[in-house]
Amino acid sequence: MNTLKEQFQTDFIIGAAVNKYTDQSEQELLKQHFNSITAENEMKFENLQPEKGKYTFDVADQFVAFAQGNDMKMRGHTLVWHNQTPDWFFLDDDGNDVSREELLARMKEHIFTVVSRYKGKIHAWDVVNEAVLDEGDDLYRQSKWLNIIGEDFIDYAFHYAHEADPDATLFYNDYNESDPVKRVKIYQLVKGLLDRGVPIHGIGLQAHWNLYQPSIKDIKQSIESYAELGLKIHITELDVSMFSFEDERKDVTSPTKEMLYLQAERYQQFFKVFHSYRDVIESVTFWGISDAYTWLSDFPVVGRKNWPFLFDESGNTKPAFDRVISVK
Ligand SMILES: Oc1ccccc1CN[C@@H]1C=C[C@@H](O)[C@H](O)[C@H]1O
Repeated sequence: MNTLKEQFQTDFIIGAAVNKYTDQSEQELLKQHFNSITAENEMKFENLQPEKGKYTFDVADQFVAFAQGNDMKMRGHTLVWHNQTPDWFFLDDDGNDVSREELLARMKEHIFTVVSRYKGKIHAWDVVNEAVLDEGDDLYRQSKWLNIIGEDFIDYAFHYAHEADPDATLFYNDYNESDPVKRVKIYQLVKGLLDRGVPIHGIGLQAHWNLYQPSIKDIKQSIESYAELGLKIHITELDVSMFSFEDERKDVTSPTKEMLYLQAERYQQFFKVFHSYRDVIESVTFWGISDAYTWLSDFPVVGRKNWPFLFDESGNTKPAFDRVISVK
């Protein structure tokens, strides 16, 4: 049987997110099927600099060493985001918002400290995550970054990351990336960055999809739209939830045969699309390894188990794996 990385070795890198729950058996799957990893949480701001000036790199270093020791690439996730960033970062000693200048200085110091540490070991960074507003006319999501620095916080983040590691490929990363309205906003944001000479090299499509949404048509149109900008495309956080986003049912305690069939159909369609756009898609990363652990078992419904991957809770292949492994 082919492995995932063998099946797609001439198409794109195949990655998976790892975290502190990734156990020995999942590490075996990782080595067998994947040639890239991303730290799901351990390289986020709150885990790297929980207190001002106090960096905690030990877990992130272990993941980097694992990638290095197993001939895997690594994606860095993520340098500037409105979530999982400690409150202290935006406040002065009196508990008031810091100035634009101070926040830019703190952003620069964090990015330089982190990116230069992993220079040559992390080939791609999600420099800014989820800055675009989903609904409404505004382009930017409200955040402390936006409110204190202004819209150019994104420009600065990319310039700092590029100065810290000129060889790293730098991405803007977002979810709902295939939604027709949000697609236009992401395109506008990235085009503006390019027009201002900002060193951005790629767009990350998180691809948190499900059995019903988004449509293949919308996925294709988004890939084509972003590709028009001449940038690399990474699928950065792929998972296929068994539930639509609005479905808050909690009565399903194991995947039904119909769910597994529909998921296999959807994964096969997705990888046929990825294969057909292999000239612009450089990397496809799942936001986990097997159904043993997924963030979706707590989002959007806390405590509601989900089964979004190609491998089941015991690490065995699912019908979706059998479909994906034969896509070419
Ligand atoms: O699908 C979404 C819907 C609403 C908000 C955020 C997201 C996705 N947001 C992602 C998910 C999990 C985190 O571990 C990632 O860092 C984040 O990029």
